[in-house]
Amino acid sequence: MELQLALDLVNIPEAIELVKEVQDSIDIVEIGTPIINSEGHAAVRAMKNAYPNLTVLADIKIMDAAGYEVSQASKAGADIITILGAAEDSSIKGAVDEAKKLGKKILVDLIAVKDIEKRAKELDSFGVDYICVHTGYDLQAEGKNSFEDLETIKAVVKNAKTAIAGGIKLETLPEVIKSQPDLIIVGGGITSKDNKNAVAAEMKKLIEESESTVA
Ligand SMILES: O=C(CO)[C@H](O)[C@H](O)COP(=O)(O)O
Repeated sequence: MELQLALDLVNIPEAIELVKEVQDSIDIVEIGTPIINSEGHAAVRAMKNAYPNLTVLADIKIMDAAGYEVSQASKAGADIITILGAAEDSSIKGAVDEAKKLGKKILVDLIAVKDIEKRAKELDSFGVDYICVHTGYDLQAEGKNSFEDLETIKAVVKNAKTAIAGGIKLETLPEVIKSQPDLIIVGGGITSKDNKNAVAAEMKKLIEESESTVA
């Protein structure tokens, strides 16, 4: 199980500073959609330049022109690039083909997909690397989460890695860990805390402990 830190509500210098604090506790750093929307791929480039050994995910939530979008994010230094599960099958396949050519990975975000089980099966057959259940900020505000959806995709996804995002906190992490996703994505659960490194380190510890129990 890997831990991904999502950076959403910061600018480029703040993002780089924040990662300095928590880099030993995380496996992947995500340049979130809000940063990319306001600062563009410069944010991805700056993060990769600052931490060349860290896996960088560009959360660009592709919906169209997928091959081209993947090539641009890859050029900026992204190792993993996101596409929406609601995109056309041809877009998903285009993203996968381009990523394979460039040695990158594709994470599909199931945000707003209604039939999670059916779409996850289809996506799995297209050769994507990660399939992620995600409760976005707007549904988090209504008290929703993706814990049940994670169980649903775990039951049908056979090839891709499974991931979960959306409002995960230190207090709710044990429930997520129970379902054993391959990737756990946490934003505000770390970035909103005063001692970010202590929270990230505790999360990493809980993940590692659960793995030694399973093994
Ligand atoms: O993709 C996102 C929003 O669309 C966020 O990066 C993701 O939801 C993780 O952040 P948080 O833990 O704060 O919900």
